Amino acid sequence: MSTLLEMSGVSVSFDGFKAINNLSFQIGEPELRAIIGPNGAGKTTFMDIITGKTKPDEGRISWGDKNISLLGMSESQIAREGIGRKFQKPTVFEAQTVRENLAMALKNPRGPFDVLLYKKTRQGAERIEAIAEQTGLADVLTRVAGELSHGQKQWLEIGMLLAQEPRLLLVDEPAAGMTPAEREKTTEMLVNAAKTRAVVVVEHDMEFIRRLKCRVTCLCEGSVLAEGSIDHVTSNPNVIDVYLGR
Ligand SMILES: Nc1ncnc2c1ncn2[C@@H]1O[C@H](COP(=O)(O)OP(=O)(O)OP(=O)(O)O)[C@@H](O)[C@H]1O
Repeated sequence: MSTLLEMSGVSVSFDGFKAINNLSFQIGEPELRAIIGPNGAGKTTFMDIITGKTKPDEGRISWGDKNISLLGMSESQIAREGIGRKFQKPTVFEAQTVRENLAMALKNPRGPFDVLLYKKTRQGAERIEAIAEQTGLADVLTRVAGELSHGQKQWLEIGMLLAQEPRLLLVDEPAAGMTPAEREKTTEMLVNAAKTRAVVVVEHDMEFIRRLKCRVTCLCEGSVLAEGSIDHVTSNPNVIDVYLGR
């Protein structure tokens, strides 16, 4: 596993308040990583920094095999580098079918003029089928997205992100509002997605985190409080104090 993204000494302040404080973080490729931490720990800001939405005041972020810096890049350049983000609320095209949603998201292999053609090719159709299979949507490809359950919409959005073949996928609270069965399927989906790429999951549901069977990073006051296996992190007295409770 080689390092895909490395953040070092990153800080960001909002009106004098340090939301991220000298944060260092590394993720490999492939790797699945869970991020936990109390409200206000800096989890959202951490993702905003990676995607270029928030620019840090200090620190470095290097990316990929050539260790290029993400700091001078715009949000769209960072997305083109292969960093995808799933927000908590699904944002699928409700009036389009599942197939159409996935087709729109398919990575354009050449230039903007080839994209329409590509979608109609057999290769494109096969990719859509494969992603639908991977995200448990194979039986609902012809359904209008607006009719899907909350869980299915979340999976469709994960599928749309996978269609863009990200090297790093950031996922914010995927289990929120899901039924236990949907949560289990989501776990499986993220574990599979992380076999070929880096996936960062921010989640409060500790049962969900435990099932991911991955390295866990606990953030607190904008820094890493503890990192390691779920058992290592959840037995750390500081993590118990600030997050898990006694
Ligand atoms: N744009 C902003 N302006 C001012 N303060 C901000 C801004 N964004 C975040 N903060 C503050 O920075 C801190 C970290 O916030 P952040 O949303 O990253 O935490 P979080 O770990 O994602 O919390 P939660 O679990 O509640 O989503 C909080 O105290 C928050 O109020």
